[in-house]
Amino acid sequence: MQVSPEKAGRVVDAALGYLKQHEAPRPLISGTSDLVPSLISRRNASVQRSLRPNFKLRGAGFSAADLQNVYGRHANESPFGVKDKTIVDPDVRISREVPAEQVNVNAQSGRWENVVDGICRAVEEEMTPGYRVTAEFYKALIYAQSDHFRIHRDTQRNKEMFTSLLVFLPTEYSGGDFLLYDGDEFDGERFNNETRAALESGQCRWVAFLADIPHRVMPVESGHRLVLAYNLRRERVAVEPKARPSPLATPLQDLVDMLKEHFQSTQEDKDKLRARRFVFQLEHYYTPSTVGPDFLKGTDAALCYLLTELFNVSFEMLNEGISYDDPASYSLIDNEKAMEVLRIGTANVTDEEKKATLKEFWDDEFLKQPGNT
Ligand SMILES: O=C(O)CCC(=O)C(=O)O
Ligand SMILES: [Fe+2]
Repeated sequence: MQVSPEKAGRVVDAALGYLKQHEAPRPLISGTSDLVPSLISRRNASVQRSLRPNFKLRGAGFSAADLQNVYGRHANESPFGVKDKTIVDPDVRISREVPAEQVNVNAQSGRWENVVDGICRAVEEEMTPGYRVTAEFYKALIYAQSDHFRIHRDTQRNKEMFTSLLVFLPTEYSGGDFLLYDGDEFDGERFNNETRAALESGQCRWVAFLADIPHRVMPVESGHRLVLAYNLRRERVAVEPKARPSPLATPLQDLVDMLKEHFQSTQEDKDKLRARRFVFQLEHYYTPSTVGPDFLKGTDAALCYLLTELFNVSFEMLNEGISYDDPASYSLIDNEKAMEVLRIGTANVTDEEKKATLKEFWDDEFLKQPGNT
């Protein structure tokens, strides 16, 4: 007998919930650092401006006058990325920044690189086992009163980049909460309370999160908010991931049994596509150059690892047809076309070009974007 869509939905949800909670690499981690760096900005080899923490002040604060000076005279307006372009739009983002090439980050009483390396090791262990992670300093950001950054996802500039690391430095400010929209994993109130407590006691606070998780910075109400932004890259080092505990946990065994039942019952199906496939929609975003098993993130990675042992897993783009009453229907987009569709999603293309590529997938009543599968 064929597996009903209701049962399939229930079993898949339970298995994904289990993987997320028990097996999937974490989508974000955070922590604190006692070491506080100085920022020394250089242009043409001469020191231009420095932001040094004053350890005599409570909370190792950076001086408000220095921050204002760098903000007003030495930092550029922050642009943001739209597809492959960057633009400045105060409605979306207001902050100032100093690019990595113009600033050295050093700590007086220790090596700042060691702090960043330690974070990379924690990211390896908790967010992407089997990979080597390295950090690339990207920019220093300064927010003054009413500066903010609306909800966005970070642009993945190359295929190794997968996580963003932000380090909040101990300056005095109010407002400016950082929020991540990742379902239940991120508790915004708790995170921002912990951040305030860390900064007030003179520590840095850091957060590393998968770059495609939507996030925002609420308007700063007073003072200056100082942030170091890094891109984290990863490179696969281990082919064999950790051995899976056996027997399988019930929700995972249920998924395996349900899939076997599906493939058995559809073997004789005249509709070949239906007979050979069971579709899982990926949870995360992937760029044209990051489609495949080596680039999976979070629950997507854990699910692929589970299924690969027992089934033939492939990555294909499908066009999803949704109607109110029936289960969704899918049609395969061939590989060449799929690359084009992915490109349209990440490159800066005109509406006409987009329409020309996507038109064949739109049905008459609803205009839909094909999703990754
Ligand atoms: O300032 C922050 O906390 C976030 C900055 C950010 O999201 C970005 O630069 O993409
Ligand atoms: Fe961001």
